[in-house]
Parts: sequence; structure tokens; C-alpha cells
Amino acid sequence: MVCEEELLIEKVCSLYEQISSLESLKPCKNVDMLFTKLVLTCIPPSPIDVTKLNKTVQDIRSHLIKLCGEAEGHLESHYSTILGSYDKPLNHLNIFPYYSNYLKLGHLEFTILSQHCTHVPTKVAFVGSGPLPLTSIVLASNHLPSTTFHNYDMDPLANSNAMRLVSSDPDLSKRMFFHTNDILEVSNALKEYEVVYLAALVGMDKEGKNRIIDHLGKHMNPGALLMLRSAHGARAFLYPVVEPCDFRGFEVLSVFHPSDEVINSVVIARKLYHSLEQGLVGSMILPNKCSEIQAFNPLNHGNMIEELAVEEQLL
Ligand SMILES: C[S@@+](CC[C@H](N)C(=O)[O-])C[C@H]1O[C@@H](n2cnc3c(N)ncnc32)[C@H](O)[C@@H]1O
Repeated sequence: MVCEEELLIEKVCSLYEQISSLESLKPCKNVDMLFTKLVLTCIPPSPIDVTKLNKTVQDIRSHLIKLCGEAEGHLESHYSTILGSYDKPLNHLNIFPYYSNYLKLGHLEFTILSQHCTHVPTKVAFVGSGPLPLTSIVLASNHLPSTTFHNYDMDPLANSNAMRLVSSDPDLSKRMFFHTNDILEVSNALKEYEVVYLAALVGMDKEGKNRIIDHLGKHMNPGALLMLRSAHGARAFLYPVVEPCDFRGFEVLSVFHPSDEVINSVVIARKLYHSLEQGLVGSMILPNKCSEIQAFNPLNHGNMIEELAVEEQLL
């Protein structure tokens, strides 16, 4: 009897064959239909562990993540261009098909952040903000009204499209800044941020993601928070997965796996106060927590949060 996991893998591989045969991943009826089918296939909670897939399926997953990232980039550029043609782009964000997902993801990430923040952050960095920096916009508009947001993207066109969206807004035009840099070339500036968000699509495989996490671990201020997007279950066919052990130089505070239409898992970690040379090797998971990852859901029924370090909620 073919089990549920094998059926899911078969369906993902079939969709991969169709997607990888497309001439272009720019938004159109066929591209939208295939990616919608892929997301609907991967969203339901699944016990699948992508690290245990055979080599062929592992290779398909690696390429599929890159194809999803390329398609997401085209989709965001497409809608950023349309929004940029409005007088007040921020009044029309709901034309973006995944806008409600970003509202939910932004609220989720803010809720998790507020459980570990000792004060309202004054400066936040978002790495990989893209042409449609919805996370920064949602946070700045709905959750952190006095915080400035520094958006980093290596693509100058993404930044010029993004700037056009906020330039007409009297508030956000003064609180949103855009820097065209590969984050691996940014060092001292990273010390200025109390919170650094890392986009899901920055670092498209484990090696690339770990290189960036190591770089942030080297240059972020001790005590600063890193908010990172990962994936769980079958959603790991869409995005790279980051494990607590990948966070060298950080104390992993919690990992949250949504079970609703918010696709990304959220990981929050704090930059260690001691350098690695002082004997703290790898990511520090508080000993009283690492063996008994608690699964409780203070935010919403059906999700899972692995609370690795419980701290007083002061924000
Ligand atoms: C298309 S956006 C998608 C952002 C998406 N909302 C997310 O959460 O991942 C991803 C952006 O990351 C940027 N990017 C990728 N690697 C980067 C790096 N090393 N430094 C700065 N930006 C990077 C790309 O240029 C792209 O615009």
C-alpha cells in the first residue's frame, strides 16, 4: 500500500517536472496555477522529514526551492511595478495575492519578538527585503510605529521599486531606508540594529544560509535578536530549513511552526554575549530546555512552538 508520504512526494515531483519545464517563471495563468497547486500540496501538516529523502528527491527539492525563489521574485517585482503606478501604493497592497499571509506572518513574528524583547526596538534591519518589502511595511504600519527600518537588498532594481512604494507616504518615507548591498559585505553597520530579520530566500541552501547566519553572528551586537524564516514538514519543499544547531554564536530562543496558511516557520535567536573563542561552541540552547523541547501553543490552536529559552516578556 502506497503511504500518504509517498503520494505527497509523487505529487511534488510531478509538479516539479511541470514547473522545471516552464520557459519562464513570470506570473501568468499557468505559472500561478502550478505554484498554487504546489503550495496547497505542501501546506497541510505532514510528518515528512526532508533530510531522509533519497538522493533523487533531495536534488529535486534543492532545485525546486530555487525555482520557488525565482518565481517569488518575479511575482513581487510584478506587483511592485503595478503598485508603483498608483499615487498612494500603500493603500492598494491587498492586490498582492499573498498580502493576507504577510499580515498574519508579520503579526506572528511581532508576537514572538515581543516575548523576548526588553524594549521597543528603535532600529530594525530586514535582510533580503526585495521589490515588495511587505514585512517591513506591515511591521512599521501595524506594530512598531516609532521604529526605523533599514532594508538591505543586493539588487538595486528591487530597492528602487521598493522605495517608490513608500516615498509618497509621509510616515514610512521617513522611517524606511534602503541599502543596496550583499549582506555578506555589510559588517560594522550590523551592530546598530537591536533586531535583524533574515528573509526566507536569502541563502537558498543550507550552506548559503549558514554562511549568512555565521556572518550575522560575527557582526551583530551581543544581545541583539535575529528573526529568521525556516520551514517544517512538506513546506520544506518550498523553502530552506534552518535547525537550531545551525546558529553558531546565537542562543536559539524558540522555533514556531504554523499550521495555517502562513508557510514559513519562525525562529528567534539572541546573539551571544561571549565570543565563541571564550569557550561557547556552537549555538547555545539552555541546558534545561534542549532535551525537553516543549510543544505548547500560546499564540493559536494547532500550531507548535518549541520554547528553548523562556524569558520575561517585557515589551
Ligand atoms: C525576492 S525577495 C523575497 C523576500 C521574501 N518576502 C522572503 O521573505 O524571503 C528576496 C530578496 O533577497 C535578496 N537577496 C538574496 N541574497 C541576498 C544577500 N546575500 N544580500 C542581500 N540581499 C539578498 C534578493 O535580491 C531578493 O530581492
